Amino acid sequence: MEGLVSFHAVSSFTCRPKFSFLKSTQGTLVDPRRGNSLSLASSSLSSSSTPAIRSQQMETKDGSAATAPIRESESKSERSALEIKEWEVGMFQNEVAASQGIRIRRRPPTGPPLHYVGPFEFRLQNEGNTPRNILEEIIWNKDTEVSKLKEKKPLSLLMKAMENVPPTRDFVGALREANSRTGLPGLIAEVKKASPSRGVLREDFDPVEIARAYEKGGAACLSVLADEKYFKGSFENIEAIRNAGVKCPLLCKEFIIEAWQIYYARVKGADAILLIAAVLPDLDISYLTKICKRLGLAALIEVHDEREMDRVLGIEGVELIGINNRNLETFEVDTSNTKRLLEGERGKLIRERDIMVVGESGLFTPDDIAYVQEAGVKAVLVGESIVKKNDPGKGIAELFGKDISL
Ligand SMILES: O=C(O)c1ccccc1NCC(=O)[C@H](O)[C@H](O)COP(=O)(O)O
Repeated sequence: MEGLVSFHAVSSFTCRPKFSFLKSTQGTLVDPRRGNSLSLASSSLSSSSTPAIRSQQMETKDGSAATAPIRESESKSERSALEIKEWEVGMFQNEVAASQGIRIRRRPPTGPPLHYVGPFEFRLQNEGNTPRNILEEIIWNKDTEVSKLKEKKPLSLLMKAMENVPPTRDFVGALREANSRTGLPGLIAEVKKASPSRGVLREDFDPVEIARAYEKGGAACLSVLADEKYFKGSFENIEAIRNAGVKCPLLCKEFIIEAWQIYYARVKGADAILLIAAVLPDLDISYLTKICKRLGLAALIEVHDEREMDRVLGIEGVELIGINNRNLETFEVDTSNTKRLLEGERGKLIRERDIMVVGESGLFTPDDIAYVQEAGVKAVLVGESIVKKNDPGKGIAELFGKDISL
């Protein structure tokens, strides 16, 4: 079977790639126009510290795993030729993403190809290897981080570990239940120590204590930051909250770029994951959503503007959409974003399909909650305004203007 390499490298060039090729599972290159039925969960050149025979975990469209050995004896020139090919594949995939209005570029964990002059090797510092905004920087960092993590915990290990994890809890069901019980949007309360836009929000950060306070205060679900570098979160926080017996279903708040991360989130105890439309092409959203369904996880698909909303409404199987009031490239927050995206035909379609919409970011007061509820959301995702409170549970009552725990 033939397949797409699943990472999306980025281009520093503006021209079309000379080779519009994709790698097959055998490592040969195939013409993408012939259609593909398989996606690889890892790139073939992922780390500088490779073991003698590197076992590559690849994942088929049906979620099963395959393994292909990579020779360590690749010479430097073979290696750089492959890196260049990988770069070119990435350029092609970035063009596909750009055609869908995606501004966030991707690049392989190996970075742009090296240039050689005599005995010297160097990378050119240019527009193509400098992130244009914080979201792009996070994604580039994530590509490197995931490729290293995958080597430590290959998919086959995660699949084995999944045999012993408890079943997932119904994330969307919990939001619907809270909404009909209180008449207010169901709350996804965020366990977040820091963020790029706001810095450290809480020095005395105990994720389990905060999670318990949120649950006691009436949260329907929790969102737990997993990213370490930019949000001071971790997958271990998800695990600790789950193991502490917190009943609220858990959203793994991570920058998901490939299927391996979804398996990892499931093993760590998540019940839902986030997919950001500003980062993922339609085909990836569709594929990753299917993986979630297979694993019993909910997928919260986040949009920020009309174009992303229209793309997501065109994807089959979408049940949960988050409208982020925060522009993740500029950090600007505007709650009227939620209202704008739910007006007219879009709102009508969403109601007809019974898609649950979550209003995200910048919600601080009962008036803010009333405003997004009026716009049509049935759930809200709130971080800063409650996590900063001495008692985050009481913070929930202040946010809603009443005790919603009863
Ligand atoms: O918040 C950031 O600085 C940020 C930067 C880059 C990517 C994502 C980012 N935030 C994620 C979120 O949007 C929020 O954590 C979430 O919606 C809660 O927002 P808030 O209630 O305003 O804390």
